[in-house]
Amino acid sequence: MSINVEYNSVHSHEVSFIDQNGELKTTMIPVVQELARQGLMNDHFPKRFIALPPTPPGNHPASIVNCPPVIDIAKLESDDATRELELRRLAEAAKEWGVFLIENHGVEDMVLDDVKNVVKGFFELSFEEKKANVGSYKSVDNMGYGKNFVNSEDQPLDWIDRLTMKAAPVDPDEATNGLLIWPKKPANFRQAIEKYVEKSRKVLDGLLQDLAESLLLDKNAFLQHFEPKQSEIKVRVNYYPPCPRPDLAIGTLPHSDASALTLLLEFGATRALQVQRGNLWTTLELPNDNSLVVNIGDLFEIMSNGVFKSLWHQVRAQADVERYSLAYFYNPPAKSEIGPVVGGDSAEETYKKVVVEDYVSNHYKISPTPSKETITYAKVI
Ligand SMILES: O=C(O)CCC(=O)C(=O)O
Ligand SMILES: [Fe+2]
Repeated sequence: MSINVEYNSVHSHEVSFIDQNGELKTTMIPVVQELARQGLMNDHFPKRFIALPPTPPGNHPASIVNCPPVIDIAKLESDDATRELELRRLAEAAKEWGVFLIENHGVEDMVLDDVKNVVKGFFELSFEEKKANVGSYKSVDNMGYGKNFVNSEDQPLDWIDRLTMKAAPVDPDEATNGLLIWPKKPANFRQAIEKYVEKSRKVLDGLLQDLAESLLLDKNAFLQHFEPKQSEIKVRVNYYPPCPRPDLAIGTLPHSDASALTLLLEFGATRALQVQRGNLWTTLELPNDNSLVVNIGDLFEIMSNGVFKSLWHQVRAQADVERYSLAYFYNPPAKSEIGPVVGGDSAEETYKKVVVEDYVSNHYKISPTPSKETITYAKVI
């Protein structure tokens, strides 16, 4: 079998990056959804998408399937001993796993269903329609349609098509600032996602308070850095088409999120998201379609002085099923400076203060990295 035969020319995304010599480079990345649509032959799998070493048949690398801890938001909102117990479970989940599910979160099924429908609707459009219906950011890295993580021409590419938008803060001059990224089709795309963002923001704010209390800090120790009008919410919608070679390609390359907290909704194929625990990948098994996943990002690792570690995670490509996800990244204001929150049982300072937008832009600039390296930018050496 040859894996070196290149694909026929297909639609491409143009992606710019700064290479190791500091030079601005542009590369064309085939649109994965279009490759999948063309029905690529198994033995013509494009070289640039080979991310995994070939494994001999029957010799699959070890991985465990498990459901992460489930945190009951209703219990956290009660005011009796149930809350104390759930707070301890929350602290343990955030420390031991860096990821947990939330139930009884109060975001109605209807709101989630609307989000799923508009995301599916967007990816069902032809490539030309997608391009014609999304705007472009003039200067912001990794925002927009098809802006993948690229820092060199010879790195493996992930088997994904994605669209990233800024949901907050709302810029009153967004039209003149070139921020009109929201697709015009499906017609209710922005409305459905903004509704979801508004509802789930309350849940995340509550969790920021609970996480502080679980460390015996003042309940606003983290939340006070999330000024309501200036805090940033970025929404990334991901589409993973079926992949002819899931043994060679990867849906999303391993990474940690730059965010403080990430809220993730997946639909379509399950058992694709993997998180690193010890030296092994654990495949997350989510009990139902409307579970929401929360994971710790780099900025929260810094704020918690490493008590909570950001999650190293990846998404496996699937052979016959498509998968969608919506990742919602919650950050303090771009221009603000954050650092370890002192007090409670935080260890001595090992992280320094960083300006949020500088941290995030460095994260994007050096990603993808083979191991968790973006956080070293904030480490006291
Ligand atoms: O699709 C997923 O489950 C995860 C996506 C993800 O990790 C990301 O967009 O940062
Ligand atoms: Fe992620």
